[in-house]
Formats: sequence, C-alpha cells, structure tokens
Amino acid sequence: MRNALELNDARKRYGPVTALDGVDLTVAEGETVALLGPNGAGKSTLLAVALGLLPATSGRATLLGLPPADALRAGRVGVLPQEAGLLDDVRVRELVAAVAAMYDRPPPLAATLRAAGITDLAERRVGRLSGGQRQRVRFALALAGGPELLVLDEPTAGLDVDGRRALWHEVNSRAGTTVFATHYLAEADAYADRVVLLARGRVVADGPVDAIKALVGGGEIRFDSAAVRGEADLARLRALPGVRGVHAGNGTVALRTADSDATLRALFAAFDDVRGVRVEGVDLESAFVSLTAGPDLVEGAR
Ligand SMILES: Nc1ncnc2c1ncn2[C@@H]1O[C@H](COP(=O)(O)OP(=O)(O)OP(=O)(O)O)[C@@H](O)[C@H]1O
Repeated sequence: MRNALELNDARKRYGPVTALDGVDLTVAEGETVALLGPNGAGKSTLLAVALGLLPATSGRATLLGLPPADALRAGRVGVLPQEAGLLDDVRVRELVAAVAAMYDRPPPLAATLRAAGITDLAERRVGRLSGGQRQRVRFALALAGGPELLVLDEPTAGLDVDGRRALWHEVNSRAGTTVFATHYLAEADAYADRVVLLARGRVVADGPVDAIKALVGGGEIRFDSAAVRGEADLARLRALPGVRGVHAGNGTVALRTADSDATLRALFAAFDDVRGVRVEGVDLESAFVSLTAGPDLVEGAR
C-alpha cells in the first residue's frame, strides 16, 4: 500500500528552540491517525513541515508519494490549519465555491456545505459568523477539493457538541486518510486507528490506542488514608513492589503500578489505615501523562 504521508528524520529549529528533534513518521493510505501531545510538543510544526508549508531544518517529507507542494497543488490534500484567517466580506457559499474552483475535480458544492454542516450558513457573510461557525467554514475549505488526504490541526477547537459530532461523522465516513492533531484524548480514543504521541519534538509512542495504554501497563490504585502524611510515608509507598508513581493529597492517595496485585498485598502489610481502595486500569489520559511527563519515562517508552 502507498503511504499518504512520510517524514524521515525531520528536524526543525526556531533559533534556540528545537521544535522537531528527528521525527520519523509513516501514515498508510486509509489510516486515521491522531497526533497527541502537550502544548509546545511540536504537533503544529510537524504538520506544517509534512505539508511543506514550513521548511524543515533537515529531513524529508512526502505526501502521497510526491513532494508536498506537488500533492497540494494537485488538490489531493485538504488542510485545516490551526490559525487561518478568512475573507470577511464574502458569503460562505462564494468562498467555498472559489476554493473548490481551484481544483480539477471538486465534489458538488452542496455536498461540501452539507459535509461541513454549513448549508444553513451558505448565504451569510463570513465576517458575521461566530467562532465555531468559522471553524466549520475552515473545515469546508479543507474538503472543497475532494482531497484524498485530510490534515487537520485541532479541528474541533471552538466547535460545540453538534459541530464536533458532524465533523467526526464526516471524517469517519470518508474513504481517504486523515491525520489530525488534538488535545482531546477522548477524540483520539474514539476516532483514530492509531495515536502518535509527541513530546519535546520527538515521537514517544506510536500505535493503536490500546497498545499505547499497554505501554504504560498496570493500573492505578487509589485509597483514602490519614496515615500518609509526609515525605517519609511517600518514600515507603514508592518502595512498594510495582509502584511507578505516587500522588497524594487531601487524604487520598493514587499509586500508579505495574503490578496491582503485588502492590496491594504489600500496601496492606505496610499501612494500617487504608480505606476505600479502588483499582483501575490505565486510561489514555494516564498513559498520556506518563509518556509525556519527563525524560526518564520518555526514554523508557521508546
Ligand atoms: N514561529 C516560531 N518561532 C519560534 N518558536 C516557535 C515558532 N513556532 C513554534 N515555536 C516553538 O516550537 C515548539 C513547538 O511548537 P508547536 O506549535 O509545533 O507545538 P504544538 O504541539 O502544536 O503546541 P500546541 O498544542 O500548544 O498548539 C514550541 O516550543 C513553540 O514555542
């Protein structure tokens, strides 16, 4: 199968800031891939470099087997950038039609307006739209050329529940490839086949959501206790078998552990006052925090 997007050892520096630190990424045709990472991880930079909109310091990018500029010029890639100004004085229908007219084989205008949920806004002037409505128009512009590859940078920012549902319905019913950056773990979990986790300009995990959760492994034990009071108690908790992390506050303690059974047995032996014990599997949020937390964990996850 051909690749929709490829990055080889992509590096990007802004002066002293290393935004991309040697990223290799391959997205096969037909995949829906979520790019996740904390603020400043390099998600927007990665997408802009992959699209050829930002020159890389070094490395190589291809889209659909072509140099990015060629793929974009041919209308085979639809882009929703994180920040994109829109012409204010035109009507929505005129704007989407003008963008569609730049491509060889655009879908019917009515279909694009419907797919972006803006049929009712078609005669409105762009400058009078709300933030969420403008985001829907940006999505329509990404769809306007009938692209094989959609690249969306935080596509649901500013969208209400209906807008988010409509956008994901459209993304998931398309036959093509979609790569999207998001802060919403639930969106990655629900709509992506695969999650690429970025931290400090590097890919720290890459795989199906379940595999990412399994990377962190184990689970979390929560309990209430008045006996955990100071640093010495925290140190005793950290020393329990399987424990990888400890968080305590307001009489509640959370232990991240690689082996819930062993940790629990030792916990009851070591502490008298342990009440209300809850054991949970790792969710994507915990995996995200663990994998993007610090250099030690990041190295361990690769
Ligand atoms: N034009 C620029 N000049 C200088 N530094 C920049 C520029 N653009 C981005 N950076 C820096 O590069 C790093 C990566 O930024 P980027 O916008 O790619 O991250 P991000 O993961 O998309 O963040 P967010 O989730 O906040 O949108 C950050 O440290 C940012 O401050």
